[in-house]
Amino acid sequence: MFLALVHIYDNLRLKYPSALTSIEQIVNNVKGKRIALFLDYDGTLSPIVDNPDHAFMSNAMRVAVRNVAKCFPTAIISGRSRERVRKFVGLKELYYAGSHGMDIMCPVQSPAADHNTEVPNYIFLRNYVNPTIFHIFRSFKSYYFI
Ligand SMILES: O=P(O)(O)OC[C@H]1O[C@H](O[C@H]2O[C@H](CO)[C@@H](O)[C@H](O)[C@H]2O)[C@H](O)[C@@H](O)[C@@H]1O
Repeated sequence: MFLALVHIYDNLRLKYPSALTSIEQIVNNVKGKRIALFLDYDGTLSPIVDNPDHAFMSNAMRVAVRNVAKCFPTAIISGRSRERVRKFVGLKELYYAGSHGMDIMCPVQSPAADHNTEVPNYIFLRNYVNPTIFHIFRSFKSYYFI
């Protein structure tokens, strides 16, 4: 079992090499393109710990995220509630998507010069997905959820 997992991991690393060893290739690929950064929270910005309420990110990580957000629009996407993950990260200049992207919030003030103030996904969620989910739940009124 362990060897099989190691094999799967090695294959994944071949298919998706570390960004740190591919910087030159990344720089070439993004020439002439706008960059946006999407980051996960648990296990990416914070370590995985037993108690989810104790999954704090370090200050060094917070400074790194703040600095990168000065250059590119930066978003945190999490399975957690948006408010919860925003509290953990504590940076006003980011986009936050909680509940696996169902709840999106724009930064109060965008620090990167070329930030696009309009978030089409947000508008899509507000105008289409939310009413659709509401409609689906209404039609399930007589069902029990377990
Ligand atoms: O999308 P993410 O930001 O990665 O959130 C996914 C889940 O993260 C949290 O659970 C995970 O991290 C916990 C703290 O380190 C750990 O105890 C747990 O085993 C992990 O699954 C969070 O508690 C969940 O609500 C998120 O869905």
